[in-house]
Amino acid sequence: MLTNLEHLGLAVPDLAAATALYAKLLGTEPYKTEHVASEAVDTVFFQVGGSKIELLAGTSPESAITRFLEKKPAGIHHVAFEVDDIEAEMARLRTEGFVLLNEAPKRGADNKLVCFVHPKSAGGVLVELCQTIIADLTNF
Ligand SMILES: C[C@@H](C(=O)O)C(=O)SCCNC(=O)CCNC(=O)[C@H](O)C(C)(C)COP(=O)(O)OP(=O)(O)OC[C@H]1O[C@@H](n2cnc3c(N)ncnc32)[C@H](O)[C@@H]1OP(=O)(O)O
Ligand SMILES: [Co+2]
Repeated sequence: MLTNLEHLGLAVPDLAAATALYAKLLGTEPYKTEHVASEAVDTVFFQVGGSKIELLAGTSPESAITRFLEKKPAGIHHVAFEVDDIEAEMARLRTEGFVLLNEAPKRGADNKLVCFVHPKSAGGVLVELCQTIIADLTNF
């Protein structure tokens, strides 16, 4: 089940400038910055009520963000939904004919397992599913 609009991912060419702009716009400082090597992105997160803004800058020419900004202006890159069971949602979306961009959930930013849905199968919008990783406390 989709339970929340988890974040909006915004592609930006200059992370420092965009962070200053969004801090002013939202009237709050970011709560987290994180480099996600597997996606070749640097991220900055702002909390907005029950949802978040994720600023993304590419860190390599192959990064999805760098490629996106070669073709399109800075702005909304993806819409991310929180899910309670990512494997179940992936199976449901496959059955509905959506094209998933990863076979299995992978580690995203901010303590999430994520999966992307191809924009060509989702009305031109890149969709991300996110499930919060529950810490394994069995060793404590
Ligand atoms: C860390 C994290 C997190 O929250 O945890 C993140 O969000 S990481 C966020 C960054 N990571 C990702 O986005 C991973 C998933 N994305 C991808 O695998 C890729 O970016 C694809 C979406 C498959 C596009 O890659 P590809 O190499 O095919 O790019 P391409 O430039 O040839 O684009 C193919 C077609 O898709 C369109 N296209 C590309 N990116 C798009 C986007 N974000 N929204 C809507 N359409 C998009 C292009 O305009 C093009 O359309 P035309 O054919 O009409 O010209
Ligand atoms: Co994201």
